[in-house]
Amino acid sequence: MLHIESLNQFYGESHTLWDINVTIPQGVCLCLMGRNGMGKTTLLKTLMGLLPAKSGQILFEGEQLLHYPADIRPKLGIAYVPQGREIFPQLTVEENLHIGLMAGKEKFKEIPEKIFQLFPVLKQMLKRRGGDLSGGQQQQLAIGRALAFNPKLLILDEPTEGIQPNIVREIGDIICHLNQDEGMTVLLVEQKLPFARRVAQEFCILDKGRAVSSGKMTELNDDMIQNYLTV
Ligand SMILES: Nc1ncnc2c1ncn2[C@@H]1O[C@H](COP(=O)(O)OP(=O)(O)OP(=O)(O)O)[C@@H](O)[C@H]1O
Repeated sequence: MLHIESLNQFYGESHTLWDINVTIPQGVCLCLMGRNGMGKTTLLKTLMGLLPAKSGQILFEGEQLLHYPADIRPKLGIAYVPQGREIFPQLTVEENLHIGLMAGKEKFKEIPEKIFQLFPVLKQMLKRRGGDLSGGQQQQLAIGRALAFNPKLLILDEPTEGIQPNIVREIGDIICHLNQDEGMTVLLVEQKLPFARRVAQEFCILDKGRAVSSGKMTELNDDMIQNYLTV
């Protein structure tokens, strides 16, 4: 479904991503792993068209994404939950969800009931301002907003960062449900190993901007963890 090939990215003179190759088959949840500063967020932002690539290819269902401006991704069915959530704090929960709704291809008028089945708390808080929600609720809102247009590919950047354990568990349940029961393809950046092992079937490790190891999650061994993941 998603095929990243020989991708190179620079911040000015600084070469950040080096010849990255990653493939995510339809229906798979892949976890992008690596220590801080290794290029995970840069890869997601490049994929989303928020940073320019120097060279390479990003193919989504055969279409070359690098030719398109950022706002085409949702219309193709790609949803992105950035690191730090980036909800609109001054807008209500309902308004935040409507913004997600409008990003997609079809102009749904109603927020799908499914969003409230996944996150009942959002229904209770529809009229509250996003900024008044707890961190965990804001993350649920950010995921709900991303799901509002019924994407094919869901991209999440560290969805459990700074969130209390019970909401981390709920978010894990929801990712597993979307991926395993509904067949949604998921690309996840996650540093918490137990969470990554629980939700993802495949992994790719970035180290200093290079994809150094990838495979089935069951093949992630102690040497890889020691060399590339433990701090
Ligand atoms: N806007 C920027 N300008 C210049 N360099 C940047 C910028 N953003 C990130 N970098 C650098 O690019 C490298 C990769 O950063 P990136 O944020 O992609 O890593 P990461 O793996 O997502 O880390 P983290 O887990 O801390 O989010 C780092 O060396 C970082 O300092």
